[in-house]
Amino acid sequence: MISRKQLIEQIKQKKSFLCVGLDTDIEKIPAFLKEYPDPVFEFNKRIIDATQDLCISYKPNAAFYEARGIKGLQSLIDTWKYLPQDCLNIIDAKRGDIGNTSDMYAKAFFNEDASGMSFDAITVSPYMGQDTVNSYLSYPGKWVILLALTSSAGSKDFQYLETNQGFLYETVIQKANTWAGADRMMFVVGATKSTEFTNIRKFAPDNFLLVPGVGAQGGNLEEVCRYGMTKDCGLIVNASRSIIYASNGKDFAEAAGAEALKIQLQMENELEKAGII
Ligand SMILES: O=C(O)c1cc(=O)[nH]c(=O)n1[C@@H]1O[C@H](COP(=O)(O)O)[C@@H](O)[C@H]1O
Repeated sequence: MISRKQLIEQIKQKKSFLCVGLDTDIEKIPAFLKEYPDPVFEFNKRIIDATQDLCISYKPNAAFYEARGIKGLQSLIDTWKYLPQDCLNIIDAKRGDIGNTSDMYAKAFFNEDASGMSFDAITVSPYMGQDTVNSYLSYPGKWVILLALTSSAGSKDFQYLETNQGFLYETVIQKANTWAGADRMMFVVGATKSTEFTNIRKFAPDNFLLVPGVGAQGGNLEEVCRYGMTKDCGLIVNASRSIIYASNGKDFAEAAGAEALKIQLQMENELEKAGII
């Protein structure tokens, strides 16, 4: 379990607010790993070893594991067990359903006795409302990371619809901030939407934002920091493909470490500029 205070301490200590996304596709990992009993776990293990001093969070994306059935679930459980406990470990599941179903999703990802996994945080869709988010909040100390303004091109389809209280994504943030404090609630905001961060901070001055979309999706880290950083940093920036697939050869873990280091150094510079470290 990682509290807000511990998260901020980690950021200052590691001079990083990087989240490494474990979107591990068995079709994309180096061929030599196929000799191992669980190639996906072996890949993740080496990526974690190479990056753990450079990041403060990991985010396995559930889809990549679920797509492989029972074997994938085992890789996810083994990966969770291997994740450094001082990192904020996020399951990117993007769940959302009525209460009794959400109770089961929460059990699947938060209750180690039931499922073999207990992540610190889960990504959740806000579409079905408060009663569908409460299941996750009922686990003391666990974080909900609610989709607000996503990096996808399709974010314009619903998230920018006008409501009485502004854009739908603004309403989502305002309302969800009445459900839990900034010590339990984060929002997803895509790095591709960097110019929106000033506006988002009006509604979410203290919340940490999970920011995917740098690297493969072309988001700009410097702009994200310029408009979105708070006195506590307030940002967890995710990169998946650009780090984990930096090389497809024997040196893949080394290459991932080098890519993570590049981002960490940029982050260190931003934290210094903001006077946080
Ligand atoms: O919730 C997310 O993590 C997420 C939200 C969003 O708006 N955009 C987005 O790309 N993501 C996730 O962030 C990761 C981005 O991966 P890369 O584009 O490879 O760095 C993927 O796991 C996506 O599912």
